[in-house]
Amino acid sequence: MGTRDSKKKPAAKPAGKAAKAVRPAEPAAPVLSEVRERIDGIDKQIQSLIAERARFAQQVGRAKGPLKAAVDYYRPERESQVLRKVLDRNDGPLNDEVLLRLFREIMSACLAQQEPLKIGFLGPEGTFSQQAVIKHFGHSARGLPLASIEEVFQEVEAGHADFGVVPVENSGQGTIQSTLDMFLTSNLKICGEVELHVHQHLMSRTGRLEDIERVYSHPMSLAQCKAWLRQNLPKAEKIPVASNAEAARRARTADDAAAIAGESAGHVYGLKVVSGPIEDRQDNTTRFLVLGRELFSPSGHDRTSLLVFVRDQPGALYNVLSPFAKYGVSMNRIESRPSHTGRWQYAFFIDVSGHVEDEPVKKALSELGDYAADVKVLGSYPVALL
Ligand SMILES: O=C(O)C(=O)C[C@]1(C(=O)O)C=C[C@@H](O)C=C1
Repeated sequence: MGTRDSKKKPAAKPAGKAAKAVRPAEPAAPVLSEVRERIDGIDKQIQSLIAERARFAQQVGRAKGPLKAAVDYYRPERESQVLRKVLDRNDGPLNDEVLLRLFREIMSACLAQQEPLKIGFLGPEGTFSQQAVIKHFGHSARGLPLASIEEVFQEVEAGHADFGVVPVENSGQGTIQSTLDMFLTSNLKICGEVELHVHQHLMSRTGRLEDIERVYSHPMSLAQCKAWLRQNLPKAEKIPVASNAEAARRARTADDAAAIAGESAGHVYGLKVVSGPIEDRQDNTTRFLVLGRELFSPSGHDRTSLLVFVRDQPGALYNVLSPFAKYGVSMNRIESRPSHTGRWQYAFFIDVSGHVEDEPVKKALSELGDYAADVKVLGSYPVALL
């Protein structure tokens, strides 16, 4: 018995030479029930392969020896290698971002078989930091919303969280100095980075632009939407708050208030979208760092973050930079900050390509030690994939 969709006849084949002039016939429409049968078969295979993978991941866990907690099983360098292979193999039709998300979730679930990872982030629920946590660790990790970036550092240091995720720079607004400055005193290590496309939405209880007299948001988000706000809400009061999710929480309390935040914060606090995305730059991206308590092995595509305290002498910066040039290590970023060790003393935050265990980086660092007052390796970690 055919269904409505299964009755379609295959198109007639063109015959002989005369057929060359004829436009090629459309391929016959597939028979729905047959295609669904194929999909059922494939789903069955995928399911048993995922189960098989999960069993092998358990074996990997056993091969690592009797470890105490999930954090001991986590291997960011291996995860990055697995995901790179997924991207290299991708011939479509699904795009890289989608495939990455799917495989990330599979790995996240495999790891959570031991015990879910606990990840501290700048809360409350619905912040971009939470989105970064999910992008990097998947939904099987347990997020711990915390009140401030300082608290994220503290909770990881104290071992209450396995890892922390903190924003460090935005493509349009630059560095988040308060995050960088935490490394001046903290001994935590950077063990990953996440890049997140940030889409801002104006949201309110009524969903009507004409009702809005106050707009709450994180100062960085207000800055990212400055031109839009000038054009569309020139008279509204702009009120900076600690996070976008906090803005959404406040906007929930009055009809004349609105928040600029990610859509997920709007969902958490039951707001309607007035307009979005409203960021002034379409490529608005925030980079987050993953904080942990130890360094991990090289993945093959790594970045190293350094904190270099310089001596106050002529050519100090030149001396700091030259070992990297000498050993062909490319520098991705350099930023100077007051070092908090004395008045007018500076420290340089430097990102270079490669891992501290890679020979060129190792050589450059040993030479740098001769010129710098102190060098702190903040971390070597896989470069963000997408
Ligand atoms: O290969 C490992 O070390 C594993 O534990 C397996 C696996 C995976 O699912 O592929 C899971 C968790 C780790 O963070 C890395 C990879």
